[in-house]
Amino acid sequence: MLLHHIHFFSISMVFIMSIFFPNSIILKDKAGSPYVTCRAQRRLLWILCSHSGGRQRKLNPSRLAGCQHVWRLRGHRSLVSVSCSGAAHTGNRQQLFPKTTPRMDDCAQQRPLFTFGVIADIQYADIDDGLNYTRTRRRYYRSSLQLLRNAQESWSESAVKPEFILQLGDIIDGFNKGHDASDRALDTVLRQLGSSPVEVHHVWGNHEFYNFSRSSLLSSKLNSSLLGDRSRARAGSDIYAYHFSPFPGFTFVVLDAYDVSLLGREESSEEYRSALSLIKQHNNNQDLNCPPVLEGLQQRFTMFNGGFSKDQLDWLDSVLSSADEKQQRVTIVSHLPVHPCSTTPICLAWNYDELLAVISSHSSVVCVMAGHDHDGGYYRDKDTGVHHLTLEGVIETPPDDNAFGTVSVYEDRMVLKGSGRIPNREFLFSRCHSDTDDRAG
Ligand SMILES: Nc1ccn([C@@H]2O[C@H](COP(=O)(O)OP(=O)(O)OC[C@H](O)CO)[C@@H](O)[C@H]2O)c(=O)n1
Repeated sequence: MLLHHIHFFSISMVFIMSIFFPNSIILKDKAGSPYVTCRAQRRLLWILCSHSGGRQRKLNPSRLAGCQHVWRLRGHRSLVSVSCSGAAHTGNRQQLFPKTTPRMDDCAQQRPLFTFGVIADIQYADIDDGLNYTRTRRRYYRSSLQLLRNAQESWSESAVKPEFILQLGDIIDGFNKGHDASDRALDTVLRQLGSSPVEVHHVWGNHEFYNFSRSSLLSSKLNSSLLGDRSRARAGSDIYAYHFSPFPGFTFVVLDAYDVSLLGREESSEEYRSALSLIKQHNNNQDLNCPPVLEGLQQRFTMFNGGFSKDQLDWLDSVLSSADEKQQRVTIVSHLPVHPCSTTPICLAWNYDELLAVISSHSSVVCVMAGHDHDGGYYRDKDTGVHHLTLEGVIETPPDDNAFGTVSVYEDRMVLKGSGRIPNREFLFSRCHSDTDDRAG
């Protein structure tokens, strides 16, 4: 009750302020969500949220019946929700917020066709907490294992048990290598994952290559294309890309975002040489982990990123052509995000534009899921209707919080039930969509 009053008050303040600051009240963030621009407004809303116990965890949208619009305040973990209709400014453009529709509630009544779990950037290491490279975020190496346990407990208790788990890459941290603990750390996490009977599909991230060579990964338990007795078409002999169908009419494609990369390629190989030549066209720094520029999409040309080879893109094209013909719904999974509006540019795949071009030439793709950007992100492509989700990373999630999701799949949508700092989202499958769908996503 108190929360509702505080929401009402905070929302009223936003609208009152919109009268005084008509051109600056709300802009879209990288995830396409509106955020408050004026410092005074941010401050006020931050205070309101903080005083209402406004951590995202406590204001989880699923607990706020009827809330359709959830606003993330940039730089804060707080959320402000809007459960009424009204007008707000997005830059110079006025947008009318539609009336709330209880679609997620509708879905809660239906039984999904199937469900699956998602988790990203566990980056487990048996070492004390540390900081990210730029020293702006804390990393909880040891407790990431407990957060994985929390996810598994939740998945095992859910009414409809997940058909499979998507592990979106960076399962253990690169620090393990320096401690000669790569195998031990991987065993620890895989043992934990193996404690529940559900199949896990592993994506490979940069930290996989800090710990292991490409050839050893291909013959390891992290090669989930070898799992089960279903046939899983692979992209090529040393490209880790495959597809599987957990339910009739639905296909999942796991992509290899480090197929073109300095990581995981032998320095003597042709693949290494061509990746080096590509990155050097964009990055003049001695240290290629250091982005070439401070702003803009060119920042993606760092050594901790990579891209998709022509072979892999051609393979994807043929998988998607077949899915189009069968009118299937395809979800693509990659460690690196591929839409600039779903992530900070420093985490984008090198040739994200080429992948987007392939996606846009097929009607079957409904969603792309990625990790790598630990802050997460979301954007629905205006042209294709494809949902681009970047999942918040476990490694930068405090031990008393959570970062995993459970996705329920229906005929016409997927519903992500986020836990902890992962917001709930709804991914409608319609190709043509209105602003309503975009914002509700
Ligand atoms: N400016 C930088 C950034 C990173 N490095 C080195 O690159 C390696 C990977 O960094 P890390 O932050 O561990 O990579 P994650 O995959 O966990 O996260 C990606 C971030 O979200 C991108 O911002 C590591 O060896 C760093 O030391 C660097 O040298 N210079």
